[in-house]
Amino acid sequence: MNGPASAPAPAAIETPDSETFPIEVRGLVSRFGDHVVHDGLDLKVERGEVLGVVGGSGTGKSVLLNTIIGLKAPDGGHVRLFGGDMRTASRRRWSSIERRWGVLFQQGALFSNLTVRENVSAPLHEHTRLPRREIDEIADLKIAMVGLPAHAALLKPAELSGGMRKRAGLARALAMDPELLFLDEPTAGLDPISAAAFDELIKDLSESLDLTVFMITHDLDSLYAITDRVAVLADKKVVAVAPVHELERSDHPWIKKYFLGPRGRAAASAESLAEARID
Ligand SMILES: Nc1ncnc2c1ncn2[C@@H]1O[C@H](COP(=O)(O)OP(=O)(O)OP(=O)(O)O)[C@@H](O)[C@H]1O
Repeated sequence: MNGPASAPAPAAIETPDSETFPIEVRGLVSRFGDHVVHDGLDLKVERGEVLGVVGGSGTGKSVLLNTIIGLKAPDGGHVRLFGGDMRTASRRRWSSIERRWGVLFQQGALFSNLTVRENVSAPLHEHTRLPRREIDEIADLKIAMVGLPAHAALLKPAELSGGMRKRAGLARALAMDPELLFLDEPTAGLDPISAAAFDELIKDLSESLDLTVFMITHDLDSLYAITDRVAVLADKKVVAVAPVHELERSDHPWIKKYFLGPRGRAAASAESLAEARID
C-alpha cells in the first residue's frame, strides 16, 4: 500500500516562529507598584518589516522597548526575541541573542568622554576578540555607512550636531551587524530636513541590510515615509497593528484623533504629494 495514491502528502515546511517573528510579546503585564502600564499586551513583529510604535504620552512605549530588550523584567506574560525568552534562556543563549540586535536610544546614549570611533567600537570590544585595528576599521565603516564624514570619528559627542549624534548612535547600534534594530524616537529634536534625511537613511539601511526595525515615534511623517506597519498602544494594550493607510480608517477614538487631526492630515497629504512627484 505504498503506491502514489496512498503516499502521505508532503509535510508542509514550517517556518519556526523565531524566524518569522524576531519579536513576540504575549500577554505582557508591566507594573510599577500599583500603576499598571501594560495589561495583556500582544505584539508580533515580522521579519524584515519596519514597525512604527505609536501611542499617547505615558502609554508605555519606552517601557515596552525596555522590556523587550531585557532592561525590565515582565510582571506577567512572555517576551521572545528570535524565539528566546530571556527569563528562561541560559546566559550563553541570551548573550548570543543580544548580539543580534542593536538599539538607538532617544538621547543617543553615547559615552561623552569617548570619541565617535571609540563609542562605535565599544560593542565590538565587548562582544568580539577582534584585534584593535580591525575593530577601528569596522567602526570607520559604520561611521561612513550612516553618512558621517570621516573626521567625525575623532570627535566627542559634545562636538557633534543633534543630527550627527543620532547618526553616531545609529552607527554604534549597527556595530555588530544586527538583524533587528530598535529606535526610540529617532527623529525627536531634529529639524524637519534633518528628520527627513534620517528617515531616508533608516529606510535605505533597513532595505540594504535586510533589517527588522522596531521604531517608537511621535513623528507622523516618519510613519508615512518608512513604516510597513504601525502598532498603536492605548488602553494598556496594542489596540491595532496595520499599515498606516489602514489605520486612517480605524474607529478607535485615539487613532482617529491622531491620524485625522491637522498634523495627521498634513503628513498624509505630504506623502501623496511625494508619491505624485515620483510618478
Ligand atoms: N522606572 C519607572 N518607575 C516608575 N514608573 C515608571 C518608570 N518608567 C516608566 N514609568 C511609568 O510608566 C508609564 C509609561 O512610561 P513610558 O516612558 O513607557 O511612556 P511612553 O509611552 O514612552 O511616553 P512618551 O511618549 O512620553 O515618551 C508612565 O506613566 C511612566 O511614568
